[in-house]
Amino acid sequence: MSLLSVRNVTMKFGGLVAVNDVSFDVEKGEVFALVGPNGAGKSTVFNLISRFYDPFEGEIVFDGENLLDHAPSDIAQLGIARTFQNIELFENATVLQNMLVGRHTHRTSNLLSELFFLPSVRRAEIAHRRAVEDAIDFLNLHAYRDQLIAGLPYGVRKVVEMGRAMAIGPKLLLLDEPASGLSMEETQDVAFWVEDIKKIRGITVLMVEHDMHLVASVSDRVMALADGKRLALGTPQEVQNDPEVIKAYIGAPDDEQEAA
Ligand SMILES: Nc1ncnc2c1ncn2[C@@H]1O[C@H](COP(=O)(O)OP(=O)(O)OP(=O)(O)O)[C@@H](O)[C@H]1O
Repeated sequence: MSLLSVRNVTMKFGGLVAVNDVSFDVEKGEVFALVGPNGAGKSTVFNLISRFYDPFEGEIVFDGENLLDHAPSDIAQLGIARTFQNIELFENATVLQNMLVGRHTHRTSNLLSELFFLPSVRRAEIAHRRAVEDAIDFLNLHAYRDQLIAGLPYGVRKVVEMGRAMAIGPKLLLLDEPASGLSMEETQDVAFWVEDIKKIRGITVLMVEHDMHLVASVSDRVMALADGKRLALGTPQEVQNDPEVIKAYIGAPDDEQEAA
């Protein structure tokens, strides 16, 4: 059984069909990339999986659960964590505090037990700390642990966001443009992290990314979208060489355009 199964999903904003009858499966342990020109529908697919939107039609099954039966607040508990295209961290909190906030999506205690700091609450706090320290270790963020986000370079913030998502302990990590705004060197680092996340942690990764070098170097499979429709799905090489994909990126050859 696939870890994630997106079946015939359609999303409309008024008259605009942002995602048009799209289906794909993500297998356990793979890195799966969504690519396509601006406005292709990639972020909308992410937002559907994160339950920010209800699809107009279709089904999304994650780890045997019908995601559409769940509220957005259940997503982390089910095992899905995500990063955002425009980093969403608390500027005036430290790296550690930001990562702990991410962990608290796992909070199961009630206000009363927290007020009295009962043993169950204490145990949960220890587990949160451990998971966060583990993510800090894994992503080599020690040097920034107690620094405020506001003072950190953009590239480090991107890694912190990844760490916050990882600390949740997800089965599926959704990375929204992990290389956007990064230098070539920083993008190379992202490639290493993504590979380690997959190989060492065994976390399945679904990412939206424009940088085709990064996509080709880390992805097992790629799906290309254009105008909300699925154009191609296969290995990075298969998708890059697909005539429909080439056409969507660089436009139809002159003669076809003239004939159209
Ligand atoms: N909340 C919204 N309300 C109205 N239209 C939207 C909304 N979100 C997306 N769209 C439209 O849906 C289409 C797909 O947008 P989407 O952001 O999913 O594309 P994308 O492939 O992620 O693009 P980019 O690479 O530029 O981020 C676009 O035409 C966009 O303008």
